Amino acid sequence: MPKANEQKRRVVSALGAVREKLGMVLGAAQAGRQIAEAELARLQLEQQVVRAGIDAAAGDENLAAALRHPVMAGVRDKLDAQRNAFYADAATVPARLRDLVAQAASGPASLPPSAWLGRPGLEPLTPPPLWRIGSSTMDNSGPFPVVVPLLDDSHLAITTAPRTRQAVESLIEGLLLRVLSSMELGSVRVHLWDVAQLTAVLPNLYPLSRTSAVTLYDPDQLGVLLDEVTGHIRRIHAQTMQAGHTSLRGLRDQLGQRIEPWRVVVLFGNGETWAAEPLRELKRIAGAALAAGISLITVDIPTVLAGSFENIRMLGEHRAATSMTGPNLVVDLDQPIPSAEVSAAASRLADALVEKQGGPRSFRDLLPAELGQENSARELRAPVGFFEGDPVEVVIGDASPHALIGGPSGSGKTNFLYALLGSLAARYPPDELALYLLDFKEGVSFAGLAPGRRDASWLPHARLIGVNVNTDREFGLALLRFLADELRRRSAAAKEHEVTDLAGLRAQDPGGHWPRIVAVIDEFQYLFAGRDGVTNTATALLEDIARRGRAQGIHLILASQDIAGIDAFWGKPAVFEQCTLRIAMPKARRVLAETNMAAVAAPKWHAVVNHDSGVAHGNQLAHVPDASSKDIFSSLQRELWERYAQEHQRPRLFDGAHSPLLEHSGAFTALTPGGTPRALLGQSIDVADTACEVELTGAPGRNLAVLGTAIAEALSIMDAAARSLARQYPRHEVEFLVACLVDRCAPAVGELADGLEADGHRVVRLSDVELGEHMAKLAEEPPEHARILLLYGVDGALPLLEQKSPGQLKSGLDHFRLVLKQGPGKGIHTIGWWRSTARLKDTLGFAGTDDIGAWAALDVQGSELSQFAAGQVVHWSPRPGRALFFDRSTHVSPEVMIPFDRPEHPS
Ligand SMILES: Nc1ncnc2c1ncn2[C@@H]1O[C@H](COP(=O)(O)OP(=O)(O)OP(=O)(O)O)[C@@H](O)[C@H]1O
Repeated sequence: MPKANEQKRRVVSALGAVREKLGMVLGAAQAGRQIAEAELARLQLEQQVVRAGIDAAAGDENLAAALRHPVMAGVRDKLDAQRNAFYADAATVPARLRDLVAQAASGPASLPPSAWLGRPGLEPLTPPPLWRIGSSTMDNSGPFPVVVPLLDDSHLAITTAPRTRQAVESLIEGLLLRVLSSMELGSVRVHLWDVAQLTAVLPNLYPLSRTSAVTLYDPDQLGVLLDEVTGHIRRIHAQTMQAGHTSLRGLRDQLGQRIEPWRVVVLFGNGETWAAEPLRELKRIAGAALAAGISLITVDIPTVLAGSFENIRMLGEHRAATSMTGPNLVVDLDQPIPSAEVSAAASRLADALVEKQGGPRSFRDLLPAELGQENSARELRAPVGFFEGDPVEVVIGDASPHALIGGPSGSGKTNFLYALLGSLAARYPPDELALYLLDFKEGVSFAGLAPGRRDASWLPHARLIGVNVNTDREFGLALLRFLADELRRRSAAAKEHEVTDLAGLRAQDPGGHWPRIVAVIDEFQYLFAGRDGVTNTATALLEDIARRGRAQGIHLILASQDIAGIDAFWGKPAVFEQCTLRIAMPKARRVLAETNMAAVAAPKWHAVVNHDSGVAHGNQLAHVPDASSKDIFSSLQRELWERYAQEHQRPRLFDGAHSPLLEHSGAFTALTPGGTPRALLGQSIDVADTACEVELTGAPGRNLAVLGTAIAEALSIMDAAARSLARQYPRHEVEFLVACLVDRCAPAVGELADGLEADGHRVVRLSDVELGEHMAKLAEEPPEHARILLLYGVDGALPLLEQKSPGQLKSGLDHFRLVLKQGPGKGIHTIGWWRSTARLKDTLGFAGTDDIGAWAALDVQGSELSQFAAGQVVHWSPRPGRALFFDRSTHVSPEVMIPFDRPEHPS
């Protein structure tokens, strides 16, 4: 069986080879394992040695023996090498820290107090990021400074240990003094509250509490403090977000200007957790405060708060652990500055601050270095006063489109308006800002802004100035109508350019003229002074403008004596609510929110400026400089006038106390012969300078009746009609038939007739007896030329006119009626004055009311006028110097008119 043997041998050999291979593999695995086990043992030993410390390990018998074992050779050397490298590096840390701190926390932020104590800081914009509190040591490479971040960057939470309260106070005092001596005077405000201290928190800083730099709060004023801080955060947040920033620091960096101070709020607790409500508010504050430049320093408030916090845990009177240095290093706190020195330094800082803030600032301080540099596309922004030396601004824009100003008589409202208008006009050129100014008070508050007899200059931004409009509520209405029309015009333009607001419109239509419009209405409550159509229309228009004006750059500033003004808003909450900017003069009531008492406490010549609908957190107290005494505003006005008057029209002045002269009326001077004659009757109460006029066409009814017994006004209207018509006819082409049935008026009428004659017109003077006969001629004869009948007190002729001469079928009155009916078609127009509506009715007979197409009523009650106004209800309370004018061919309803001033000429 040689073959079988051979096979077996081969199998055995193969198995042998497999065994050999297996043995080799197993051997290698064994060796590898031994190596790994040795390495593990070395590492474990390393770990033990590191845990124990290299030097301590040398003294530990077991460890020392293990290290001597030949297998462990190298462990000791490796650890020694590592330790040396680490210490070589660590030795440079203190030096590096010292350099870093010297750079980042330069000056009073880190230098010893002797270098700066009592000296006010100078840095206006960029606070040091770190502030020194003490030092620490790692080894014998020397101590290094320990610093904490604060303003803009971090809050601080301090935890005391037994008997360390004094040390904590010193720590905070030192820190605050470093801040106050680094940052520009007045740029940091400190608020101090202590749960248990009634008298003084950080008493050494007390001297500063007479300035704005330090404010103290009683234990029970925690709510007040938290509300105040919340208010600052809200206001600053709104301001920064609007400018497209997330933090005050961002906005400040962009503007290169500080708009709000930094605030440090120090809260001393007692280790107990706060009640739920204040705690919630504190948590909210902690989360949002840093972005508003507000830092908290809490002491023994055990709750973990949001926001970036650094911790200082007191270990003893001079020692602490901090989150900056970690748990293993002990910080030696800087030597406290002796109380007397802190107190003296606080006094010196307070003195310097008071001196810097100086006495009251002047109107000039409100003005910019260079006039007219601002652009109003986004908003209007101007300082109106100062608080502790810092300017307080008013912003009129998206968030605060309209303003309500209130204060009792004499509290400085008018002065405030002057300060505001001056500050705005100095910043924005007239192409950026147009002013419409209306004062319902008796007096001349805005009159100085229009050209006057003594001063020819005017405020180039003013488009309209209305003074003494207290009885002319219609003028207020005219302004509101004008603004509503402008609103529509702007909306349409915005739509056309596919934009939604003024900024968009101006961007899309750079060539257009789209200034922001500010309409000031002083004593605006007069608009609502009656239960009548004016009030209803004014309310509707105001609501419309208040709601939609924001987007189109049309802003209202409504001023009033507080209560009266607010009461006027009853039933019109829309306007009130849109006035998010509230200005309360001292003692003003109800302008601010109900619980906001700031105005009660406001000193004289101050105003509480509030952009948050009067809620307390929006309060900004401002001293308003004198802007209204002689020469103050007018010197700015002159500068602006010299600069801009060339390219801008003078404002229209409407003075309710002075009726204009016919000769000064643009409508009168523009009249020339030719065209359809128009009789001017008086001045229209409108934003534009226009006259009330009646066109004397050939259509039926083109006659005018003046109604009432008020002689001066009646004479004025008749006079203006005659003289304006006379200007439109060439010589000899018109005949004036003049009859005066009122003896007292004879001189005036005679004078008019003489004047017409002197101008080359035909004049026929008729007595009452001749009137009837003449009417018959006019009624029956064909026309030769245009005729104007000027009949004064025509009702006085009625008895005579009614008489029929024997044998005649028609009376003078019948002929007169015919003249009224058919005259206009033949160029004969009657301008007659009836002293009562009943007499007019008698004159016209049953069917004749249509023959009087236009009338001007004086002391006649509205109810009597309906019959001549197509039966509509006529609201009219007669008042001196005014007439109600209605022309059926042009009016929907009657309008109030001012008869021209007709100076009495002594005859
Ligand atoms: N900030 C101020 N500094 C100095 N004087 C001021 C100041 N504000 C107002 N005055 C003066 O006080 C007086 C009254 O001020 P103002 O006319 O502004 O008050 P008002 O509230 O408008 O009163 P009224 O409603 O009766 O017109 C004026 O003589 C004015 O010059």
